[in-house]
Amino acid sequence: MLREAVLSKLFAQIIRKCHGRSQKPLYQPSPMSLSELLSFGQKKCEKKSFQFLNDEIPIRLAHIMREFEDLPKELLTMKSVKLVRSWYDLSFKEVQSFAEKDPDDTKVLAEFSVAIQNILNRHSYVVETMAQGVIEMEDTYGMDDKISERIQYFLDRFYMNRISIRMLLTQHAALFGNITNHPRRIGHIDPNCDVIECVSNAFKAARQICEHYHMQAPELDVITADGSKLSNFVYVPGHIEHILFEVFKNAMRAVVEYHRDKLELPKLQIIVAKGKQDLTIKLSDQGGGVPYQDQDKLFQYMYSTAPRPQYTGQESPLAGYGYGLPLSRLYARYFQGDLVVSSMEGYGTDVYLYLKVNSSEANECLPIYNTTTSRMYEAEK
Ligand SMILES: CS(=O)(=O)N1CCC(Oc2ccc(-c3c(C(=O)NC[C@H]4CC[C@H](C(=O)O)CC4)noc3-c3cc(Cl)c(O)cc3O)cc2)CC1
Repeated sequence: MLREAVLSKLFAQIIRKCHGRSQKPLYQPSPMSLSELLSFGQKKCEKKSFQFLNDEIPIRLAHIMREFEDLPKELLTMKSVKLVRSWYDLSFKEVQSFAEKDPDDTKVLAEFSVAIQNILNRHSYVVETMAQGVIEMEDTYGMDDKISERIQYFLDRFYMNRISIRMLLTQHAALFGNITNHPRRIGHIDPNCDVIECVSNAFKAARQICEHYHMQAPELDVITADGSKLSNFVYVPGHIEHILFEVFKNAMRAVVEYHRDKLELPKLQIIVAKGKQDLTIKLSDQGGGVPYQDQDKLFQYMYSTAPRPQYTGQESPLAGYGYGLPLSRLYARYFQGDLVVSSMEGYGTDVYLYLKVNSSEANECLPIYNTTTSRMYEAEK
């Protein structure tokens, strides 16, 4: 009952309007820095992790569940969106069932780990199912710029919320579950993340797809800027590889298509530079580039659904029809970094991945639902 009370009180706090003054909600998510997540994991206290997640996960779920309610009604009535909301409702209730349980009881901790794995599994296909819901809405009601903007705003916040919840849950599962981890890593965090290894892993994965479908793929040159000491960099290798895999796919697709009738493809180039604040990975290609006026489209969820591929079986699997670039930018922004595309039509494209060098500055970027948020959905109703 407590969690129900928390949720209704949270909603009341969140949406309370006091004579135009917005009351700071009592239950705000608590962003963690990479440094805090690392030291929390190094202490390896399952009880403390259970207690933190028991408080934090319902709050992060509640904030995004409340934001769902502001979505265009047309979208909310779609079967796939209703299915995603039912997953969130169920997962919220599952976590709240541990609210009053004893953190000193090892049986409770074991049950909690099972519940976490169930939640992670249940939400495995949220991205694809939401994409299906957007397509269902477009097919039923059509699409206009206003709805498209509101969906873009929501999905950026929805997927950032999902990234943050999965980060906390997979950390707990990796630290306290029976998963054998990479020897050096604390959960999914590497205190000495090898960026060049991440580049190599992502490049090989993208090249394999490219060669399988196009029978060829561009090679890669990797340069480390003078004076860049890449050691002791704390990060989540999986996030870097996810981002680089997407941008390598886009670069390879552009190069192969732009030079389709040539025997030799121009190489891709990676430059890695580490300064006092940023570790930057720049990927450059000679794939012909994107017109300036089209560059924003690359980050639009609707772009990857609007010009929907006529699946003739001819479509290159390098085509990022899975929200690759917008999601990659969210992963980069999650720990205060960014992903920037700079293209020269007629020549090629540079992509900059900015990552925070100082793990205590790499704070989670969390969407918080408040009256400002709700006004974003009311605008131009
Ligand atoms: C939302 S998503 O993540 O799912 N996803 C985003 C990605 C998109 O696929 C791609 C891939 C490559 C390119 C591309 C071209 C190119 O193709 N130019 C020629 C057309 C430029 C547009 C033009 C038009 O927009 O109509 C019609 C010609 N040139 O340079 C790049 C390029 C892009 C990125 Cl982002 C990069 O990192 C590196 C690159 O070299 C465009 C689109 C699927 C959807």
